Amino acid sequence: MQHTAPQTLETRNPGTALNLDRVMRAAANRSAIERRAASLPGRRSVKKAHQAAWLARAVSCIDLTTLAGDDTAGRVARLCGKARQPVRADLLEAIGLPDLTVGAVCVYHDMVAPAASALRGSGIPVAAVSTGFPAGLSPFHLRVAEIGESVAAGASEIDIVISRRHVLTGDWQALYDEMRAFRAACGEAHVKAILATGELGTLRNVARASLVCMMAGADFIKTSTGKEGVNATLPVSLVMMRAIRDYHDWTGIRVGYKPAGGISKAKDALTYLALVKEELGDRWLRPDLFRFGASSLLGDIERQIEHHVTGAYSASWRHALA
Ligand SMILES: O=C[C@H](O)COP(=O)(O)O
Repeated sequence: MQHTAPQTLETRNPGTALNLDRVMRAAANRSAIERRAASLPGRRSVKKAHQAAWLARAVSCIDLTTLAGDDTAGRVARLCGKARQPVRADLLEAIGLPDLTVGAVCVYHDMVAPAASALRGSGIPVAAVSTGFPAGLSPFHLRVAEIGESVAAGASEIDIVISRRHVLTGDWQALYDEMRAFRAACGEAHVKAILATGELGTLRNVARASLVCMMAGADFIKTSTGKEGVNATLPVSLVMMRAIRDYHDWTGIRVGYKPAGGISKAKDALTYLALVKEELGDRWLRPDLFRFGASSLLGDIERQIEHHVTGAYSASWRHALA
Protein backbone atom coordinates (compact mmCIF):
# COMPACT_ATOMS: atom_id res chain seq x y z
CA MET A 1 0.00 0.00 0.00
CA GLN A 2 1.51 3.32 -1.05
CA HIS A 3 0.57 6.01 1.45
CA THR A 4 3.37 8.38 1.79
CA ALA A 5 4.79 10.45 -1.03
CA PRO A 6 2.29 13.00 -2.31
CA GLN A 7 1.89 12.07 -5.93
CA THR A 8 1.57 14.13 -9.01
CA LEU A 9 -1.94 13.72 -10.28
CA GLU A 10 -2.92 11.09 -12.85
CA THR A 11 -2.18 11.82 -16.51
CA ARG A 12 -4.31 14.82 -17.40
CA ASN A 13 -7.71 14.68 -18.96
CA PRO A 14 -7.45 16.42 -22.34
CA GLY A 15 -11.24 16.48 -22.64
CA THR A 16 -13.31 15.82 -25.74
CA ALA A 17 -15.59 17.82 -27.98
CA LEU A 18 -18.93 18.62 -26.37
CA ASN A 19 -21.10 15.60 -27.12
CA LEU A 20 -24.64 16.76 -26.44
CA ASP A 21 -26.18 13.36 -27.25
CA ARG A 22 -24.24 11.81 -24.41
CA VAL A 23 -25.05 14.70 -22.11
CA MET A 24 -28.77 14.40 -22.74
CA ARG A 25 -28.65 10.61 -22.29
CA ALA A 26 -27.13 11.00 -18.80
CA ALA A 27 -29.81 10.21 -16.25
CA ALA A 28 -30.07 9.39 -12.57
CA ASN A 29 -32.68 7.17 -10.95
CA ARG A 30 -33.16 8.95 -7.63
CA SER A 31 -34.95 6.22 -5.71
CA ALA A 32 -32.49 3.49 -6.74
CA ILE A 33 -29.56 5.78 -5.91
CA GLU A 34 -30.99 6.74 -2.54
CA ARG A 35 -31.67 3.10 -1.67
CA ARG A 36 -28.11 2.13 -2.50
CA ALA A 37 -26.68 5.12 -0.61
CA ALA A 38 -28.79 4.36 2.47
CA SER A 39 -27.46 0.81 2.56
CA LEU A 40 -23.83 1.92 2.65
CA PRO A 41 -23.01 3.25 6.14
CA GLY A 42 -22.53 0.41 8.57
CA ARG A 43 -22.66 -2.28 5.89
CA ARG A 44 -18.93 -2.16 5.37
CA SER A 45 -17.08 -2.37 8.60
CA VAL A 46 -13.36 -2.39 8.07
CA LYS A 47 -11.71 -5.26 9.96
CA LYS A 48 -9.78 -4.06 13.00
CA ALA A 49 -6.44 -5.31 11.65
CA HIS A 50 -6.88 -3.22 8.50
CA GLN A 51 -8.30 -0.16 10.16
CA ALA A 52 -5.08 1.79 10.62
CA ALA A 53 -4.12 1.21 6.97
CA TRP A 54 -7.48 2.49 5.76
CA LEU A 55 -7.36 5.49 8.08
CA ALA A 56 -3.85 6.28 6.84
CA ARG A 57 -5.10 6.01 3.28
CA ALA A 58 -7.81 8.52 4.10
CA VAL A 59 -5.20 10.92 5.55
CA SER A 60 -3.11 10.68 2.38
CA CYS A 61 -6.18 11.72 0.38
CA ILE A 62 -7.14 14.80 2.41
CA ASP A 63 -7.00 18.27 0.88
CA LEU A 64 -6.44 19.88 4.27
CA THR A 65 -8.54 22.99 3.94
CA THR A 66 -8.96 26.38 5.54
CA LEU A 67 -11.34 28.79 3.84
CA ALA A 68 -12.18 31.32 6.50
CA GLY A 69 -12.31 35.10 6.35
CA ASP A 70 -9.95 35.28 9.32
CA ASP A 71 -7.22 33.08 7.81
CA THR A 72 -3.75 34.51 8.45
CA ALA A 73 -0.29 33.54 7.23
CA GLY A 74 0.51 32.22 10.71
CA ARG A 75 -2.57 30.08 10.88
CA VAL A 76 -1.91 28.70 7.39
CA ALA A 77 1.71 27.96 8.33
CA ARG A 78 0.49 25.94 11.33
CA LEU A 79 -1.94 24.07 9.09
CA CYS A 80 0.93 23.31 6.71
CA GLY A 81 2.92 21.91 9.64
CA LYS A 82 0.00 19.61 10.25
CA ALA A 83 -0.07 18.69 6.55
CA ARG A 84 3.59 17.66 6.73
CA GLN A 85 3.05 15.61 9.86
CA PRO A 86 -0.66 14.90 10.06
CA VAL A 87 -0.52 12.43 12.92
CA ARG A 88 1.73 12.31 16.02
CA ALA A 89 5.16 10.91 15.12
CA ASP A 90 5.03 8.04 17.64
CA LEU A 91 1.66 6.91 16.24
CA LEU A 92 2.98 7.02 12.68
CA GLU A 93 5.99 4.96 13.75
CA ALA A 94 3.68 2.48 15.44
CA ILE A 95 1.67 1.94 12.26
CA GLY A 96 4.80 1.81 10.12
CA LEU A 97 4.14 4.98 8.09
CA PRO A 98 6.56 7.59 9.44
CA ASP A 99 6.40 9.67 6.24
CA LEU A 100 2.64 9.93 5.90
CA THR A 101 1.39 13.34 4.70
CA VAL A 102 -1.93 14.72 3.50
CA GLY A 103 -2.72 15.06 -0.22
CA ALA A 104 -2.66 18.87 -0.46
CA VAL A 105 -3.38 22.07 1.44
CA CYS A 106 -6.36 24.03 0.09
CA VAL A 107 -6.69 27.79 0.64
CA TYR A 108 -7.99 31.06 -0.79
CA HIS A 109 -5.76 32.98 -3.21
CA ASP A 110 -4.27 35.33 -0.63
CA MET A 111 -3.02 32.38 1.40
CA VAL A 112 -1.37 30.57 -1.54
CA ALA A 113 2.05 32.23 -1.14
CA PRO A 114 2.26 31.61 2.64
CA ALA A 115 1.16 28.01 2.10
CA ALA A 116 3.66 27.45 -0.73
CA SER A 117 6.42 28.84 1.44
CA ALA A 118 5.46 26.73 4.46
CA LEU A 119 5.28 23.58 2.31
CA ARG A 120 8.53 24.16 0.40
CA GLY A 121 10.51 20.94 0.04
CA SER A 122 7.66 18.74 1.24
CA GLY A 123 6.27 17.87 -2.20
CA ILE A 124 2.79 18.64 -0.85
CA PRO A 125 0.85 20.67 -3.44
CA VAL A 126 -1.04 23.88 -2.72
CA ALA A 127 -4.58 23.95 -4.05
CA ALA A 128 -6.32 27.30 -4.48
CA VAL A 129 -10.06 27.81 -4.63
CA SER A 130 -10.67 30.19 -7.49
CA THR A 131 -13.01 31.90 -10.00
CA GLY A 132 -14.97 33.93 -7.49
CA PHE A 133 -15.31 31.10 -4.98
CA PRO A 134 -17.82 30.18 -3.61
CA ALA A 135 -20.62 31.68 -5.76
CA GLY A 136 -18.65 32.19 -8.99
CA LEU A 137 -20.50 35.39 -9.83
CA SER A 138 -17.67 37.87 -10.35
CA PRO A 139 -16.90 39.12 -13.89
CA PHE A 140 -15.73 36.32 -16.16
CA HIS A 141 -12.41 37.96 -17.10
CA LEU A 142 -11.60 38.42 -13.42
CA ARG A 143 -12.40 34.79 -12.71
CA VAL A 144 -10.02 33.71 -15.46
CA ALA A 145 -7.35 36.16 -14.27
CA GLU A 146 -7.68 34.90 -10.70
CA ILE A 147 -6.59 31.44 -11.81
CA GLY A 148 -3.41 32.85 -13.37
CA GLU A 149 -2.64 34.83 -10.21
CA SER A 150 -2.96 31.75 -8.01
CA VAL A 151 -0.77 29.66 -10.31
CA ALA A 152 1.86 32.44 -10.30
CA ALA A 153 1.72 32.53 -6.49
CA GLY A 154 2.52 28.81 -6.28
CA ALA A 155 -0.70 26.82 -6.58
CA SER A 156 -0.35 23.64 -8.63
CA GLU A 157 -3.99 22.67 -8.22
CA ILE A 158 -6.91 25.00 -8.88
CA ASP A 159 -10.42 24.32 -7.58
CA ILE A 160 -12.77 26.33 -9.80
CA VAL A 161 -16.49 26.89 -9.24
CA ILE A 162 -18.84 26.50 -12.18
CA SER A 163 -21.70 28.89 -12.98
CA ARG A 164 -24.71 27.08 -11.53
CA ARG A 165 -27.04 29.04 -13.80
CA HIS A 166 -25.61 27.31 -16.90
CA VAL A 167 -26.74 24.01 -15.43
CA LEU A 168 -30.09 25.29 -14.16
CA THR A 169 -30.92 26.70 -17.61
CA GLY A 170 -29.54 23.68 -19.47
CA ASP A 171 -26.96 25.79 -21.31
CA TRP A 172 -24.40 22.99 -21.67
CA GLN A 173 -22.44 24.82 -24.34
CA ALA A 174 -21.88 27.76 -21.97
CA LEU A 175 -20.80 25.42 -19.19
CA TYR A 176 -18.43 23.62 -21.55
CA ASP A 177 -16.91 26.89 -22.84
CA GLU A 178 -16.48 28.24 -19.31
CA MET A 179 -14.77 25.07 -18.12
CA ARG A 180 -12.51 25.01 -21.20
CA ALA A 181 -11.44 28.60 -20.53
CA PHE A 182 -10.73 27.83 -16.86
CA ARG A 183 -8.71 24.77 -17.79
CA ALA A 184 -6.67 26.74 -20.32
CA ALA A 185 -5.95 29.43 -17.72
CA CYS A 186 -4.63 26.75 -15.35
CA GLY A 187 -1.76 25.85 -17.70
CA GLU A 188 0.15 23.01 -16.07
CA ALA A 189 -1.85 23.22 -12.85
CA HIS A 190 -4.49 20.55 -12.44
CA VAL A 191 -8.05 21.70 -12.34
CA LYS A 192 -10.85 20.48 -10.08
CA ALA A 193 -14.37 21.47 -11.12
CA ILE A 194 -16.59 22.27 -8.15
CA LEU A 195 -20.19 21.57 -9.18
CA ALA A 196 -21.88 22.92 -6.01
CA THR A 197 -24.29 20.00 -6.29
CA GLY A 198 -26.49 21.31 -3.47
CA GLU A 199 -27.51 24.12 -5.84
CA LEU A 200 -28.07 22.11 -9.04
CA GLY A 201 -31.63 21.03 -8.33
CA THR A 202 -31.65 17.41 -9.52
CA LEU A 203 -29.37 14.40 -9.61
CA ARG A 204 -29.84 14.36 -13.37
CA ASN A 205 -28.32 17.84 -13.51
CA VAL A 206 -25.44 16.56 -11.39
CA ALA A 207 -24.86 13.70 -13.86
CA ARG A 208 -24.97 16.05 -16.86
CA ALA A 209 -22.80 18.75 -15.32
CA SER A 210 -20.24 16.10 -14.31
CA LEU A 211 -20.06 14.87 -17.87
CA VAL A 212 -19.80 18.32 -19.45
CA CYS A 213 -16.99 19.34 -17.10
CA MET A 214 -15.08 16.16 -17.90
CA MET A 215 -15.59 16.71 -21.65
CA ALA A 216 -14.16 20.20 -21.13
CA GLY A 217 -11.04 18.79 -19.48
CA ALA A 218 -11.61 18.77 -15.70
CA ASP A 219 -8.93 16.65 -14.01
CA PHE A 220 -11.18 16.16 -10.96
CA ILE A 221 -14.84 16.75 -10.30
CA LYS A 222 -15.69 17.96 -6.81
CA THR A 223 -19.08 18.05 -5.10
CA SER A 224 -19.18 21.31 -3.17
CA THR A 225 -17.53 24.42 -1.90
CA GLY A 226 -18.44 23.55 1.70
CA LYS A 227 -20.51 26.76 1.73
CA GLU A 228 -23.75 25.46 0.17
CA GLY A 229 -26.70 24.46 2.33
CA VAL A 230 -26.12 20.82 1.34
CA ASN A 231 -22.59 19.70 0.58
CA ALA A 232 -21.12 16.22 -0.06
CA THR A 233 -23.68 13.40 0.19
CA LEU A 234 -23.56 9.72 -0.68
CA PRO A 235 -26.31 9.90 -3.37
CA VAL A 236 -24.51 12.74 -5.16
CA SER A 237 -21.25 10.82 -4.83
CA LEU A 238 -22.79 7.76 -6.48
CA VAL A 239 -24.00 9.87 -9.40
CA MET A 240 -20.64 11.59 -9.86
CA MET A 241 -18.61 8.39 -9.51
CA ARG A 242 -20.79 6.68 -12.10
CA ALA A 243 -20.29 9.62 -14.45
CA ILE A 244 -16.53 9.22 -13.95
CA ARG A 245 -16.83 5.49 -14.67
CA ASP A 246 -18.85 6.13 -17.85
CA TYR A 247 -16.36 8.75 -19.02
CA HIS A 248 -13.53 6.27 -18.40
CA ASP A 249 -15.35 3.50 -20.30
CA TRP A 250 -15.86 5.93 -23.17
CA THR A 251 -12.45 7.66 -23.35
CA GLY A 252 -10.03 5.52 -21.31
CA ILE A 253 -9.26 8.64 -19.20
CA ARG A 254 -9.45 8.53 -15.42
CA VAL A 255 -10.88 11.65 -13.84
CA GLY A 256 -10.49 12.13 -10.08
CA TYR A 257 -13.23 12.56 -7.50
CA LYS A 258 -13.36 14.95 -4.53
CA PRO A 259 -16.27 14.96 -2.10
CA ALA A 260 -16.06 18.13 0.00
CA GLY A 261 -17.96 19.85 2.77
CA GLY A 262 -19.26 18.36 5.98
CA ILE A 263 -17.06 15.25 6.06
CA SER A 264 -15.63 15.35 9.56
CA LYS A 265 -15.77 11.79 10.95
CA ALA A 266 -13.32 8.95 10.32
CA LYS A 267 -16.25 6.55 9.97
CA ASP A 268 -17.73 8.63 7.13
CA ALA A 269 -14.34 8.79 5.42
CA LEU A 270 -14.16 4.98 5.49
CA THR A 271 -17.65 4.77 3.95
CA TYR A 272 -16.50 7.04 1.11
CA LEU A 273 -13.37 4.94 0.53
CA ALA A 274 -15.48 1.77 0.41
CA LEU A 275 -17.78 3.43 -2.12
CA VAL A 276 -14.85 4.47 -4.31
CA LYS A 277 -13.48 0.92 -4.18
CA GLU A 278 -16.84 -0.56 -5.19
CA GLU A 279 -17.84 1.96 -7.86
CA LEU A 280 -14.49 2.88 -9.41
CA GLY A 281 -11.99 0.27 -8.22
CA ASP A 282 -8.69 0.27 -6.36
CA ARG A 283 -6.89 2.49 -8.87
CA TRP A 284 -8.98 5.44 -7.67
CA LEU A 285 -7.99 4.91 -4.02
CA ARG A 286 -4.89 7.05 -4.34
CA PRO A 287 -4.38 10.78 -3.89
CA ASP A 288 -3.84 11.36 -7.60
CA LEU A 289 -7.46 10.31 -8.20
CA PHE A 290 -9.26 10.80 -4.92
CA ARG A 291 -9.33 13.59 -2.33
CA PHE A 292 -11.48 14.58 0.60
CA GLY A 293 -12.03 18.35 0.85
CA ALA A 294 -12.16 18.73 4.60
CA SER A 295 -11.20 21.17 7.33
CA SER A 296 -11.84 19.04 10.43
CA LEU A 297 -11.70 15.39 9.33
CA LEU A 298 -8.03 14.92 10.14
CA GLY A 299 -8.55 15.49 13.87
CA ASP A 300 -11.04 12.64 14.16
CA ILE A 301 -8.89 10.29 12.08
CA GLU A 302 -5.90 11.04 14.29
CA ARG A 303 -7.99 10.19 17.35
CA GLN A 304 -9.02 6.88 15.78
CA ILE A 305 -5.43 6.03 14.87
CA GLU A 306 -4.40 6.84 18.43
CA HIS A 307 -7.13 4.54 19.69
CA HIS A 308 -5.99 1.82 17.33
CA VAL A 309 -2.40 2.08 18.59
CA THR A 310 -2.90 2.76 22.31
CA GLY A 311 -6.42 1.44 22.98
CA ALA A 312 -7.46 4.84 24.40
CA TYR A 313 -8.93 8.05 23.03
CA SER A 314 -7.46 11.45 23.75
CA ALA A 315 -9.62 14.54 24.10
CA SER A 316 -10.56 16.15 20.78
CA TRP A 317 -9.07 19.52 21.86
CA ARG A 318 -5.65 17.90 21.51
CA HIS A 319 -6.24 17.73 17.77
CA ALA A 320 -7.48 21.26 17.47
CA LEU A 321 -5.87 22.37 14.23
CA ALA A 322 -7.45 19.78 12.04
O1 LIG B 1 -13.39 22.02 0.08
C1 LIG B 1 -13.46 21.91 1.29
C2 LIG B 1 -14.54 22.39 2.14
O2 LIG B 1 -14.69 23.76 2.08
C3 LIG B 1 -14.32 21.97 3.55
O3 LIG B 1 -15.53 21.87 4.17
P1 LIG B 1 -15.63 21.51 5.73
O4 LIG B 1 -15.12 22.73 6.46
O5 LIG B 1 -17.09 21.26 5.95
O6 LIG B 1 -14.79 20.30 6.00
